[in-house]
Amino acid sequence: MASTSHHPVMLPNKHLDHLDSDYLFHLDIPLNDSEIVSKFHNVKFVCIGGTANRMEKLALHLGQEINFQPTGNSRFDYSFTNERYSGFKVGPVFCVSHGIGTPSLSVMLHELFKLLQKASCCDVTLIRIGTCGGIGISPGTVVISTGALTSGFEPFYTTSSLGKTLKLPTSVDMNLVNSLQGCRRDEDGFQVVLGKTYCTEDFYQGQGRLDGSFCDYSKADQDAFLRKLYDLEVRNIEMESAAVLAMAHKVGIRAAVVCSVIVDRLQAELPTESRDNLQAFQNNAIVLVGRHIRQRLNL
Ligand SMILES: O=P(O)(O)O[C@H]1O[C@H](CO)[C@@H](O)[C@H]1O
Ligand SMILES: O=c1cc[nH]c(=O)[nH]1
Repeated sequence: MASTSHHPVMLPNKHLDHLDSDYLFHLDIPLNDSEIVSKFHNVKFVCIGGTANRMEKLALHLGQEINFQPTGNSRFDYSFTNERYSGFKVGPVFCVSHGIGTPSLSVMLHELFKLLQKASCCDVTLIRIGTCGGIGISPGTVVISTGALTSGFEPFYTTSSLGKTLKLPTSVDMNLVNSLQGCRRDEDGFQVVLGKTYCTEDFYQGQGRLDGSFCDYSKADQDAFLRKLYDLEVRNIEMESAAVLAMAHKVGIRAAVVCSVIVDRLQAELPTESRDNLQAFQNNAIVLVGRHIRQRLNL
């Protein structure tokens, strides 16, 4: 690693010290199995995204980028797939799926953070690599989040604790953001844009679409909403950024959200490009993050 800092994962939960054994119910990993847990000790990057299939491909791609040499017949040095989530580890990179939305994501992140602490991981970076709708940004562009707003246009991830609303700030590490932005090369066929991300709990009304199963507003309301987002310096919309940035900040892990635009919401409701083009757009974010990881690993 380029940095010599030594920043162990230390979770702010004193109750974890008093558990006899612990089982990551949704990841299906027993934390008292030291053989499994020790496999994660070298993790430096956790890359997350919506689907299992995408995370498997991502791990294979990043494995090639960092010259990962698998042992035996497996392509990964650890992997799991269950009804909820999937994970694929290639050396210091662990790729995990999170499903759609912050409730699904937050369950996965709690368990992932516990795994990282149990494995005594140090200097971990978490990066969500996803897809998003752009606000005045053309498909294929990569947006790196400089913050995340949620409903009410506030920079908080809102969840609950003991029946009370809990608002966690969505803090961003600008050094990481700038370093990721710096990984774009002049020959790349895509642009990289920094901007705030609007994080919603719903794909349809939440993102101001007119084509959900119900809709209580007009086209003019939709236009005003999207314009308001643009004026607030929001450049993309997706569904997990706020929880990624807030939860990682809460436990002291550096995090970023890097998403490829698949539709410009000022032009269309849904993506209109071919599947091949959409796949190519998704790869733009992956290329950028792959370069960042290589650079940080001094490869
Ligand atoms: O890029 P992925 O992880 O699929 O996520 C985006 O796509 C889903 C909606 O189609 C939401 O989860 C949104 O955040
Ligand atoms: O418009 C979009 C595209 C991808 N993901 C979203 O959440 N919204």
